[in-house]
Amino acid sequence: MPLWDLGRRLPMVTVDQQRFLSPTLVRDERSADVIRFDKVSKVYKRGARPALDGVSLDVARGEFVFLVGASGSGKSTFLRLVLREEQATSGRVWVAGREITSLSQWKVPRLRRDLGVVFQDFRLLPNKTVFQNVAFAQQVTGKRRHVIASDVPETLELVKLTGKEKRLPHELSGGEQQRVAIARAIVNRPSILLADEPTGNLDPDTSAGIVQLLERINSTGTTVVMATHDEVIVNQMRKRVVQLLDGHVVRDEAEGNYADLAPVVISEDPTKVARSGARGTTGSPIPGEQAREADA
Ligand SMILES: Nc1ncnc2c1ncn2[C@@H]1O[C@H](COP(=O)(O)OP(=O)(O)OP(=O)(O)O)[C@@H](O)[C@H]1O
Repeated sequence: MPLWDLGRRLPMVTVDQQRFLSPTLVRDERSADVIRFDKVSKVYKRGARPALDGVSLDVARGEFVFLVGASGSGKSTFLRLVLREEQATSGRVWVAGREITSLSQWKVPRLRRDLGVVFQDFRLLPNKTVFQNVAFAQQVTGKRRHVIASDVPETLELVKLTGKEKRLPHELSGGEQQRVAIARAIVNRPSILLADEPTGNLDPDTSAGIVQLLERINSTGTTVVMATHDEVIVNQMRKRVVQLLDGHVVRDEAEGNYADLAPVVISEDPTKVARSGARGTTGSPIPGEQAREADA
């Protein structure tokens, strides 16, 4: 089956059919949210301000979510907790149908097979060709040679790099290098793609192309969570926007802007923060004096 015809939204299955599906597929079918944070806090150093402070957030299968907020607001920490590069200090985290808060270390590689990651600085292997960089992601998960021979060209075609398979990273433009990184992130067909400032090193036109590619990947059913400072892109895309401020979720809008102009409504209940047009899926407490826009 072609890679991008696969579709990740499984049809509803009967109990009888479930017996013939792998436990992974059955588990995923039952879970609408692919990422769930329940009152999650992360303190890196004892006594330091929490990088995340009581964050509750659900991301549904197939969503495209922008994480925005000033530098140091906790965006990368959120992504690192999803990847289990860091562990929550308190609260619970579910990813791709599993609770990962207390997941044994030896199960983390299996979790990461459901996750693709893209970074601002591309992180390609400098001495490997485009093909080898993408193939490497399959080799480490034990994919057979014939699978790699078919999946890598198909993925390179999707990211529009056909014909550049033999180039080394330094022979590519920044945008092309990021396309290789994206190909590497998706070649194993993860259900979730995390992108931490993927356009941070790129010019506006190239950035727009990268985000269009992420949108295309999202349209095949892959959930995309992208941390960004790119105001133009967020305002153009009109996707869900979650804004962090000092480790708190202060805004969660279905078709949001980069900078929210709506006034903050602080309810009598200190556990609730709302803005006009907010999705209302979060109830992270923030102190009243912190109810300001970091990036306004
Ligand atoms: N490994 C670490 N050890 C100690 N403190 C850390 C560590 N990583 C992040 N922090 C702190 O946690 C807070 C949140 O950082 P984080 O990197 O998540 O923010 P961010 O929103 O991604 O910022 P940026 O937009 O600059 O990437 C900051 O105060 C930061 O200094």
